[in-house]
Amino acid sequence: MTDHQHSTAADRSGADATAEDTTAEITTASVTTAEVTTASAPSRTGEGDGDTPVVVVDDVHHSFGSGPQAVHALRGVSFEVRRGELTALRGRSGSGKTTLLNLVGGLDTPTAGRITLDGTDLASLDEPGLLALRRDRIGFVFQSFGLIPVLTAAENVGVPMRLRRMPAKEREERARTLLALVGLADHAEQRPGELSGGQQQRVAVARALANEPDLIIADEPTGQLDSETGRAIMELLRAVVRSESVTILVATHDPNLIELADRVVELRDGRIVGTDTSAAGA
Ligand SMILES: Nc1ncnc2c1ncn2[C@@H]1O[C@H](COP(=O)(O)OP(=O)(O)OP(=O)(O)O)[C@@H](O)[C@H]1O
Repeated sequence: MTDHQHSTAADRSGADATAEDTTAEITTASVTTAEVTTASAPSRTGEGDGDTPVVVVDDVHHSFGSGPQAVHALRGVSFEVRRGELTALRGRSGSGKTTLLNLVGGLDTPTAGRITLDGTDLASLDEPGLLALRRDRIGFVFQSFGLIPVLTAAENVGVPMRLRRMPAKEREERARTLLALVGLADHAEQRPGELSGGQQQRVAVARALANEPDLIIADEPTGQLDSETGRAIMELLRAVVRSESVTILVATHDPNLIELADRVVELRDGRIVGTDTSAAGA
């Protein structure tokens, strides 16, 4: 993912920030609070039906720019993300993984085609509706962790719950429960700078789970970690799929991580060239 894309996704999700972005991030979060509390997420039409896919991507095209200079990042992509599964999106750099994740996460709008999340057509939502969807129904995990440096681990996990105006006591209890779930019970009061990369990504996973999302979207979550720590993060994601009944869509081009997925969708030059369900998690 390029830097310009990353900041766009970060600004719009309100979940990702680098050290330099802190002030902007907090400002974004404040603005977002005002905006999103006026909107409610659309109802979950598919919830409870184990056979209904959480995500349906139907003949999606996406281009950047127009005319002869246009970059056709996605060229007719169709696939489903099944409930309770860990789906890996695999492909070389530039194959369109981040573009696709941004569209599924409601961070960008496809040039053509349809994306539904739990039965809701994303095209039917206005900006407040998309904000509410991202706040209430999707958890985001980024390569760069995206924690707010001045907040403790527990406070970082609490951010999505604050945006939902969850009462402080309830929020703090849930943040501690989630930190324990990711193996960081003893690190709740530490700030990101006092944690290793792997621990920071665990905090980010706990934060992504905060609002009991239907879907977690993870873009190269192990990209900044050594292979052993990266593997541990993937195993954590694998574990929360089971224990929290969450669905995960993760982009990676790390072949070592693919084996933990239930389903692998292979993207090449903006097209799906294969879907494999023979991975170990299946
Ligand atoms: N904002 C943008 N403007 C113009 N072109 C873009 C933009 N974002 C992505 N692209 C182009 O779209 C194509 C797909 O990019 P994308 O970032 O989705 O690939 P990726 O598979 O996620 O790559 P990586 O693994 O390096 O993150 C690439 O050709 C890229 O250069």
